[in-house]
Amino acid sequence: MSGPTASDAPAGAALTPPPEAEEPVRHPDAPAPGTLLGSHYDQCFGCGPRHPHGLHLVSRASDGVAVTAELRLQGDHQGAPGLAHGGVLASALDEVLGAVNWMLRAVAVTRRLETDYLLPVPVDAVLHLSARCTAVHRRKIYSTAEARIGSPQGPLAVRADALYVEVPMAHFTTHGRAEDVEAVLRDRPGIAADRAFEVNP
Ligand SMILES: CCCCCCCCCC(=O)SCCNC(=O)CCNC(=O)[C@H](O)C(C)(C)COP(=O)(O)OP(=O)(O)OC[C@H]1O[C@@H](n2cnc3c(N)ncnc32)[C@H](O)[C@@H]1OP(=O)(O)O
Repeated sequence: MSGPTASDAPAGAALTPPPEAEEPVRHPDAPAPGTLLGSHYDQCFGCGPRHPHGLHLVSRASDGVAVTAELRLQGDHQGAPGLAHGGVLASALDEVLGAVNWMLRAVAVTRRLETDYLLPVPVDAVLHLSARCTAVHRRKIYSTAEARIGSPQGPLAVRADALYVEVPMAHFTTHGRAEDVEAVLRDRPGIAADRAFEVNP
């Protein structure tokens, strides 16, 4: 798999949509605002209900090309004593940013994720996450997200900007560990191999 070199995609530019990028358009079949989105994979660290140590995030469709979710932080999420680990917070934001792609009905993976940590987050906090798509250019999906402490209007603790790239289902079946790919195909008999990972809201 070849991709752009560092000189092709300077750090700041990668998250700035080109002038010819378009406004995102909510897919006509996107789940109605308020609908809870199902997990795309039950072992996903971000949203999988069967992941023993995962974040168990449940994203909810918003108006437009956007979602929200809540993350109840726990002791297992510590970095510094009593404070959430930055990687855990980035994972949560990556999950809701990824869920936004389903409002476009696009299957896409994270190409770049940039996080700004503005406030320390205690591990007994509930983080209110929101993410929305800002632009689309061919296979590239540009999005932004926030995490606020305690309520959707609470103090802004973390924000993120991201670039996702749309991929074919073969991305997962080709690159995924064979035993996990086979397990998904076994668990969903009758679903064609290239559909077996589809998000199922
Ligand atoms: C079923 C649903 C599943 C949903 C899962 C969501 C899980 C949560 C989100 C994740 O955690 S995903 C996991 C973490 N991410 C990855 O593992 C992705 C690893 N990276 C890759 O596999 C490849 O780099 C990638 C597929 C993203 C791109 O490879 P390609 O070979 O397809 O890229 P290509 O070189 O064709 O570039 C595609 C487009 O992106 C552009 N591009 C790529 N990197 C860029 C960059 N850094 N800046 C700007 N543009 C960039 C590139 O110029 C091009 O634009 P155009 O289509 O307009 O020509």
